[in-house]
Amino acid sequence: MLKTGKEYIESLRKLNLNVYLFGEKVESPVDHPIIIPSMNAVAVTYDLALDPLYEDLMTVKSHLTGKKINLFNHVFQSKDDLVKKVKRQRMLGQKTACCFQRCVGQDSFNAVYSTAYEIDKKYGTDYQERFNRFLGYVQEEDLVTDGAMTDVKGDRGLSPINQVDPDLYLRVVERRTDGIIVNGCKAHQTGIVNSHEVLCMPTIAMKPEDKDYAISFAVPTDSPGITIIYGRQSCDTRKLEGSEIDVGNSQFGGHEALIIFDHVFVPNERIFLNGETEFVGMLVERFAGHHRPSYACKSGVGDVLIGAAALAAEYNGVANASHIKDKLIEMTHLNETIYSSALACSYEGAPTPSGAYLIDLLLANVCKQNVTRFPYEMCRLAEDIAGGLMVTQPSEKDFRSEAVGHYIEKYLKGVNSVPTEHRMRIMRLIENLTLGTGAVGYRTESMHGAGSPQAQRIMISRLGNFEHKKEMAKKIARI
Ligand SMILES: Cc1cc2nc3c(=O)[nH]c(=O)nc-3n(C[C@H](O)[C@H](O)[C@H](O)COP(=O)(O)OP(=O)(O)OC[C@H]3O[C@@H](n4cnc5c(N)ncnc54)[C@H](O)[C@@H]3O)c2cc1C
Repeated sequence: MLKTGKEYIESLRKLNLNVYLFGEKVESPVDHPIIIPSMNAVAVTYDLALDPLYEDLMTVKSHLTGKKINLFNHVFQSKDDLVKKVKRQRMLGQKTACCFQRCVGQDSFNAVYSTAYEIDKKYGTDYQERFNRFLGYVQEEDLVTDGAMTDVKGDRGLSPINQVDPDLYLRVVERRTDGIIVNGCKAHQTGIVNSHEVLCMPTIAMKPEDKDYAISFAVPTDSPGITIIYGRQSCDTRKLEGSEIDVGNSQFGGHEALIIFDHVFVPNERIFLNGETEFVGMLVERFAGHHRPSYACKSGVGDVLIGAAALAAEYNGVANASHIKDKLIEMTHLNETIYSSALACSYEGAPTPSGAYLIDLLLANVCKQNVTRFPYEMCRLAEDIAGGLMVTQPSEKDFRSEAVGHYIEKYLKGVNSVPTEHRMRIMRLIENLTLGTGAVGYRTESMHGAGSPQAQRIMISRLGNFEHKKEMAKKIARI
């Protein structure tokens, strides 16, 4: 059953999450002003699934049950599904101008589903059947699942078993007949406080001796032993000040957090990989492959940034200057290049042995490599166009004050036909996306989310097929 955004929020209220923020336990995360905008962004993914205008982009028929489900909870069955995901990502980026937090879960579903099939084929295990039961439940209840891959990793130069503290990669600490007990911590977890379930996966390829670290499972986010420590974002406490203008994007935002597993019990039916180290590389590669074009969302956010920069130019009275027009063209070129590569890897997708579709890995890595660069250049151009006011303008409280508000109204006016307040709002939106809470999603997530730039370069080097290209050159040169 598809839920409304309101029903989704009510379902979160029923969770018994153990969340900490500013050193204190958050008794009701759904009512916390710093958390609310991120929850609103997820709620949009529910409401639009029920909106006739968007249902085609937001919903699909489950291949497990034949019922209509949210596309976020789907395992891709065709190239069309992959393409639809990219279009959905852009549309949601445009509507929220932030990270709406659900694609990591979807990309995890797809990686675990197709890998479980291949482990079962080799070892006669029943991981895919277990996973299908879990996914069927998520689809039926219309739940949000956090995709948890990134371990805290300690010393990056050491493998999991060689770390001084063995818990720096999530691991099995006890094996029981009915399940396992796990310890560890996943970092940077997008939307974890807005999620009902967490689906864990290993973060790097593993050797046979790393058996206890080769584990994938799903548990409810309020399972005993789980602690969530909410991540700070640049300018986050502005949300506590009660100002709409100063936060830049008052309705929506993203969040990330640390999730700590302290002797968490995982029942057998929720385990989807358990010690089969040779399949970890496949799982990680497929997750990263699916997740990299998910950054098509940044082209949606980029649309909002381009719009804001164009408005800033208009409000400043420079919209007709040729260098401004050229900068907006450049921003559009960069933005559409991100979108094109996300679409391209989806159109070039192919079925895995499980029947689920996987994007073209080379093009997906090219897409994410673009994402690690282009939003930065787009921010630079937007800041150029906006002018210095985006970082120096007084607060909304000053603007509303009797003593000095009239000075701000008078002196921060740009073109006469545009109210000063509109100009101030656009400046704050640009600040939000380039330096404020929005920059977490638009900039640093673009850099590191789905793997840092070098991870894509390694894949591009593996998949670039240089030998084949040399052969082509030799043929033309008649060597
Ligand atoms: C906003 C945001 C949201 C995210 N959301 C999620 C999420 O929902 N789920 C999830 O699982 N993850 C998430 N991530 C995590 C993301 O996948 C990681 O940030 C990324 O994989 C990089 O890991 P790291 O942050 O630990 O950086 P590091 O691994 O510390 O990387 C820092 C630098 O060191 C280099 N480096 C690292 N190890 C080595 C090595 N062995 N040899 C040489 N160079 C090395 C890297 O290339 C990089 O340049 C998110 C990240 C961000 C920033």
